[in-house]
Amino acid sequence: MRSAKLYQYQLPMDTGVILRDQRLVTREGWIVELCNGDTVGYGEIAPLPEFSQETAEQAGEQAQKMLESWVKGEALELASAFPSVAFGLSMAELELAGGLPSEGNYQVAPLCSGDPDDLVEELSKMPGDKVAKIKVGMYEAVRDGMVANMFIEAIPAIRLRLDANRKWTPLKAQQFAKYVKPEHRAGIAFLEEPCKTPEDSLAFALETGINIAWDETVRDEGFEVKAEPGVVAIVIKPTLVGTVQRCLELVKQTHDAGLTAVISSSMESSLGLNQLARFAAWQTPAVIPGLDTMQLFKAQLETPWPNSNLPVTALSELEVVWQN
Ligand SMILES: O=C(O)CCC(=O)c1ccccc1C(=O)O
Ligand SMILES: [Mg+2]
Repeated sequence: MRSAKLYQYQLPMDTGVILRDQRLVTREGWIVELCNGDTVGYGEIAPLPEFSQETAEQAGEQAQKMLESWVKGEALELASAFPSVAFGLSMAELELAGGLPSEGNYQVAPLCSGDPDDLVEELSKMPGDKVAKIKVGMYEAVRDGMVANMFIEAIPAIRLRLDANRKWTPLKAQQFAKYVKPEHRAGIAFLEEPCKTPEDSLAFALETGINIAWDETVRDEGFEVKAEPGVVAIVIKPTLVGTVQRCLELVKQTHDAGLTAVISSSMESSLGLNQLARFAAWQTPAVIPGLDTMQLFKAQLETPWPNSNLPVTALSELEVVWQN
């Protein structure tokens, strides 16, 4: 016997969370609950403003229609669904089928959003691999170069992940590279999407010896994973990619090409983030996922994130907008 519920959530964000050009004050999304007899599976559907094409409202309407068919015993038509809807529903089906292992990888690559000195201190206390992520491309490229250099000099074992989100022209990218001493460039595990076009990013990697990773490019029309000089990693943001099956396929293609797959957050609530940590432990066990986004919220949802002190809203406190 199938039944399902659709919950709506709104969670307050920390002040100063900026997505591209927009301040994100409240994170909005949906939680689907699929039941079959005594078993239950959850999924989160949360289009990310400025990144997803669909709005939360459109995603919610589509999810409800699909749930209506699902409870009648029909299969979910995930191929034609919005990526966020396809991800949330396929994750709920996977959990319902017992296919998502319970153990998660809760190690994170700390995101440096404030004072670099705070991060240096945090990293010096971090056991194991010292991986950190810094957003670049927001201020002067020269400053970004100096910050990267400073981190590598302060913590020689560091594996820095930098993310320029396609902000730089080739000239700006060169200005950045100039400030990272050649002997320090290996301390950069990868730099995500340095330039506005993939071609310019590839040329940058070849000219500078700085390894790059694809993130936005993974969602470009016609993208295929392939080994290319200078490319070492593929960032997978399931909420933006689509079905769990497509994510599994991307992970496999990435590994077959000899590259690193990094499961990363699209600012899901703690419920969705926990599922991503479980997906990462299962599919990319040797890699620290890019999930350090709980700190951007002011509240959690249902499943607490390890070591977070933020208050937790239970699912039972949310409005059920549809059930059957
Ligand atoms: O990848 C990570 O480590 C954290 C997630 C992250 O950076 C991110 C989260 C939401 C939207 C865009 C981005 C981004 O990669 O710029
Ligand atoms: Mg990125």
